[in-house]
Amino acid sequence: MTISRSPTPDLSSLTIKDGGSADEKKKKGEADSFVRRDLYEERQTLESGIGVFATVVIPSGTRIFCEESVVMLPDAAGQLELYQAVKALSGGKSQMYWNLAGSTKPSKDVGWIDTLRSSCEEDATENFNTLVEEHEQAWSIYETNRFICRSLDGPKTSLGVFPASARINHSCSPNVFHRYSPTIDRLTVHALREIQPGEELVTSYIDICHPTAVRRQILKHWGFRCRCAACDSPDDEEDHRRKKIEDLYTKLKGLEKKRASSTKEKGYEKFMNLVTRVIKLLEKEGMEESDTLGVAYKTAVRVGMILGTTDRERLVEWAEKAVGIEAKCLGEDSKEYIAATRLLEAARQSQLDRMDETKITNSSSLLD
Ligand SMILES: C[S@@+](CC[C@H](N)C(=O)[O-])C[C@H]1O[C@@H](n2cnc3c(N)ncnc32)[C@H](O)[C@@H]1O
Repeated sequence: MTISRSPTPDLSSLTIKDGGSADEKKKKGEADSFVRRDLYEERQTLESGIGVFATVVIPSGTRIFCEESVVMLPDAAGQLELYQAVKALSGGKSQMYWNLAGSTKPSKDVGWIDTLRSSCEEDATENFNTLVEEHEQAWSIYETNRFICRSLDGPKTSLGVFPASARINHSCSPNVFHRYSPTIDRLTVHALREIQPGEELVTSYIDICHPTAVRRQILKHWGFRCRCAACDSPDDEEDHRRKKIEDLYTKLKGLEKKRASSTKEKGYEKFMNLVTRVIKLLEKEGMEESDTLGVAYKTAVRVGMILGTTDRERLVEWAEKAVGIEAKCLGEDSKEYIAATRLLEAARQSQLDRMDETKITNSSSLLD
């Protein structure tokens, strides 16, 4: 399998935020921010607001967005914290924020309004209503456009708004992949396959392993019904496979929890069995492009090595596939890619060790 590399474009004229020279940034361990406006344009669509459309052929693996957030808050933050953060934005960023789409309904929880009232002057009733509306609009924009941002070293999550990437609409059969990269503190968006001029760039806002009914339910948060091929003409077999993948993942998570809390090394065969089934189903489902399959390959290689699986060639093949997927979906500066390359090295080494073992066994039997 060939390992796809993200092309390294000339970004000099495309940087949208300049926080110092490239050398200074390297020293601080930061990446340049860029948005490849030479590859796409924003256009009004008939049914899904503004969308992002390719203007040229975009090769698979291209990093199209590498964007800093304008707002990033802990996931427990509410309307009041958000409003303060938005109010603190400088002119250009503030305009970018308020120009974004807001399509979620106002929250039923109104406790924050009482808190806001108690901090306001008594005779400011008229202004107060406007203030509440502004808070609601800021919150709706936040809920419509925020992406999950996981920290490097643990379960801590924040939610960030990245104004250029926020224009990308959803599809359950996406052609780009987005994820916040904590190593570079940017949201990256990569092409999952070659994209043709005129094609809309679409990402999945949700886990694409969910069956159609579940996807529909979750997408209600954004106030639309997805019209992609998988949603418009759901195929029972495909739904059954996605449901199976979801169930297997739930079982795997359960097993992992048990294993992590136990001192005994057990359950690995069961783990391997489950993850091999997940890989087969994902491959059958045509999800070779998804990071989900990359995670499954990496898990299988780790468990295979712990078990001392004799088929080392297969472990190397899976690790190579994981490296290819992570390079394409997340880029070579991502922690996922680095983990996959380390795993590949280990798998190759264990394959060599295995060859040595075979040689020794063969020669021993000859001497005997
Ligand atoms: C993150 S924004 C995407 C950009 C947005 N279309 C705009 O005009 O700025 C998410 C919102 O876009 C719309 N949207 C995204 N994907 C859609 C889809 N597949 N069908 C219909 N509307 C969609 C929904 O209103 C959703 O709440």
